[in-house]
Amino acid sequence: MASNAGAPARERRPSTSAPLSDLKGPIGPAFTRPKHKRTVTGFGPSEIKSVEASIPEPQREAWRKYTPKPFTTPEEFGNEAVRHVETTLARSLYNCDETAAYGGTALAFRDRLVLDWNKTQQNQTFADQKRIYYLSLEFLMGRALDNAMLNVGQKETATKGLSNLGFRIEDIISQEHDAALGNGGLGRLAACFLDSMASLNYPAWGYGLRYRYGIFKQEIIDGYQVEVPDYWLDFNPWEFQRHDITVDIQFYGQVNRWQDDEGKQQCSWEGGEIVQAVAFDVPIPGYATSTCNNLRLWGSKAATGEFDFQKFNSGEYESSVADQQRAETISAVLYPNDNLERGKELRLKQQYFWCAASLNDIVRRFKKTGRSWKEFPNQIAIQLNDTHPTLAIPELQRILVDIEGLEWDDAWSIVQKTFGYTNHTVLPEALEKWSVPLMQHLLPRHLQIIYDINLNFLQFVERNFPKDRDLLGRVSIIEESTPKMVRMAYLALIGSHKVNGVAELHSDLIRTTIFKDFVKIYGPDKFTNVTNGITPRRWLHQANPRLSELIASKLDGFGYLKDLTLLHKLEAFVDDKEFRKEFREIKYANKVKLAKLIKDTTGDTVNPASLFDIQVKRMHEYKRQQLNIFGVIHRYLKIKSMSDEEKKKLVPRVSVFGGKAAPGYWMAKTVIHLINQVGKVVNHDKDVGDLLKVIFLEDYNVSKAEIICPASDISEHISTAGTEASGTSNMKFCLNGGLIIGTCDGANIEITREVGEDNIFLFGNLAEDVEDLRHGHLYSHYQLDPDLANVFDTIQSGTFGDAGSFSALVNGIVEHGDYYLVSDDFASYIKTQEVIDEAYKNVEEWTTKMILTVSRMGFFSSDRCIDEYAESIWNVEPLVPKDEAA
Ligand SMILES: Cc1ncc(COP(=O)(O)O)c(C=O)c1O
Repeated sequence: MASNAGAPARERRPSTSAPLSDLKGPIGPAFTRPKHKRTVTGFGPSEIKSVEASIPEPQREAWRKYTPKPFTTPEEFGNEAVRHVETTLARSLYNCDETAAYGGTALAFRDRLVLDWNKTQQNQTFADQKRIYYLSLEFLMGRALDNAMLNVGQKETATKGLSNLGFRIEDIISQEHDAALGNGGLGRLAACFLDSMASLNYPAWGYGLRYRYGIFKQEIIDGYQVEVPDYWLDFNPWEFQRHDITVDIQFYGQVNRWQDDEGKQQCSWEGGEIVQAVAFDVPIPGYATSTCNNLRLWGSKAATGEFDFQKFNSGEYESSVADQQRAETISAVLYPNDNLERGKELRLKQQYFWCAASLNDIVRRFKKTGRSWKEFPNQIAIQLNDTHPTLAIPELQRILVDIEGLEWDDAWSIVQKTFGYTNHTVLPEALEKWSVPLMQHLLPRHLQIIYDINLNFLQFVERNFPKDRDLLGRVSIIEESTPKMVRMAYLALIGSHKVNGVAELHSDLIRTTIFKDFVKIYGPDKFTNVTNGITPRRWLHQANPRLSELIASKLDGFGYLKDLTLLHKLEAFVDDKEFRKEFREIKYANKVKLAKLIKDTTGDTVNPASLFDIQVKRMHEYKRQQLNIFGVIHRYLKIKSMSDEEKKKLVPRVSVFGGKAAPGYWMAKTVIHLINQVGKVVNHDKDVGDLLKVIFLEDYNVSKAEIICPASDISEHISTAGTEASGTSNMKFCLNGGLIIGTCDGANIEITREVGEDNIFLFGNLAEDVEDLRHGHLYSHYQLDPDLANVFDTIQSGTFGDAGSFSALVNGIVEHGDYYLVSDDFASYIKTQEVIDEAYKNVEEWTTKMILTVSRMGFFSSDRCIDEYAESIWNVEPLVPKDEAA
């Protein structure tokens, strides 16, 4: 048996407040329940059953009687909400403002969820079947209350109850802070997946970090982005701190190696620093089911106690809390970078802290079932959302070999069968690498394990491809640079049994570019595609209730929210006059709502009858907001040169932008500044009037997206071909009857296949041509598009303020190779925008396009994704609550 000295896993014993799945004692002496004294020290499935059986019937009956019943009427809901306002929040009628009413409402719903949550966790423990663990460093959850109301089917009840108390439900919902624990698509995908896994009754847990500050709040001051902290935890009724579920996590230190009496190599990781991980649990309710899964977020705390009393007593007040502060820093901030890897030590610490705590938790739960290690992959599927959790691979290997004493090869076989890895990008700057010296310093034992994994892998490659010496260098986990680097994507790939991309084009690209050599080594079957999806509950039913109602009225109810493919039946109503009229009215009403948000936040008035053209997403050069704003300037110049007669024929347009730039991403911030400067000029130009408005909506987040997505006529998904892995907002806009202007990139391609080429506006160069075009820019004479040159002249003339502010943006295209092919795609972009202007004038045709688009979006449900993952990667079955089984 290997020594476990220095093992970071010094867990505390769970007690009553843990969910039942955690209340399973260690494998060991059988649990005997002392008469009349109930001590809850932890149970396995059989122990829970025997304890329950041993409780006398009268006590069981009393328990059942006293168990709170979920509210079902406005009065019962009102009772619960007021009780919480009075007793939990200590407020009363005279000082119950909207914030307090939100608190009471949220707590009433939380109580409801907890009853389902406890039951679900108990059922999953009893069933003892394979579970999914979804490891994601980001969960962009947004608000929880509206989602909880709709998923448990009690929004009407709450609406009436709140109205009796004098509150409007919309006002109450809007009191909630977004849980913005993510940057963009990757984090929101994780949130949609949690919703789908619960709705489809999969036994699944999410594991993440409980950042004290989510992504920063964005303010626009004088046209510039300013970042301010997001204090989202000020009041968060949705989490439960599990004081008793803690894991000690080790960093730094050194590794001792020796041979035991049998000559076997042993290893121990000693010394260093210990930080404590504390569990915070968030209930994840499924839609129209009582399944309520768990999201466990880890917070960090000093392992040594609150602060150093010795120092405090001797007057060193500040350093007495220093340990505490240093430890808490680990879970303090979400790194605000999207598709950029920066290699900071704190980030690596975050990754290990979260992976080690989660793995410890998963292993502990598994050990309580008493199964043999061989069965680990039959009971547990762990999905890595991008490379951020890759350290879970060497961590599991370490636990199995160093602590549990398994042979290396047996352990490695378990590891590979357990993990699946989702790749989210082929952008070189986003592929994670960690320097070997940093890893050596922070995680010395893990580095050794990574080297051993690499050695075994390279020996395997050498045996199979003896003549290809270069191959070894290309596929090695260690990059032979100065300093040497650990390539996390390779480690993730080698340690997983399946690797998937997130849209067909992207999955093809990873097979033919970054992982080409690995396809040769492992064969094609290791690689698969799962095209991303979105939850229709949040992105249609919650965000666009009127459209959801209208669809339900045509499809015999809301069943389509659980089987989105039923939407195809809407096509039968495409010629139904009443339906078409109502569809248009709903779109218009959603635009009115967005116009109000614009007015409230920017002060600008926009006409809802205009064509709403929207681009909201993280600000990044590859997403090409610069192409959009250059197009807007081109439009502005055209309007300025038009006669009054020509102007009358033009469709008025509102160009809406939104999105955050990473604080250190200067070029993305320059684009935000340019958009605001253009808006300042255009929106006040009398020659233009309503024909063009340019809006930058600050602080784009999930709750704003819920207002924005239903209000678009056109949304822009215009990344340079081959750069956007999937995109998911494209699906959200289409599901709400917005059409797309887009490149042949990411999921746009599959959206086109589903909705038909007539219902999407594609433009631009194809991914296969990008490399040649880039090469051409560098080595042959570079010809700028003439319309774009005109736009640049206008910028450089100072029309939009100091031209110097934008010179790097312009020069990046004119002089430095135009890496993102803005000029190459400009003409076709402008032409396509003109096609859109014409198409929009034909109201009837446009209506047909909208309806057909919605009715053909069935494929893009995240439920479909989860079923695909479950079948082709996880091999997990749903666990339907007994009373819901068909
Ligand atoms: C707040 C937020 N940010 C980013 C995204 C991802 O957008 P995209 O797929 O356009 O990159 C979404 C998707 O809905 C979102 O809600």
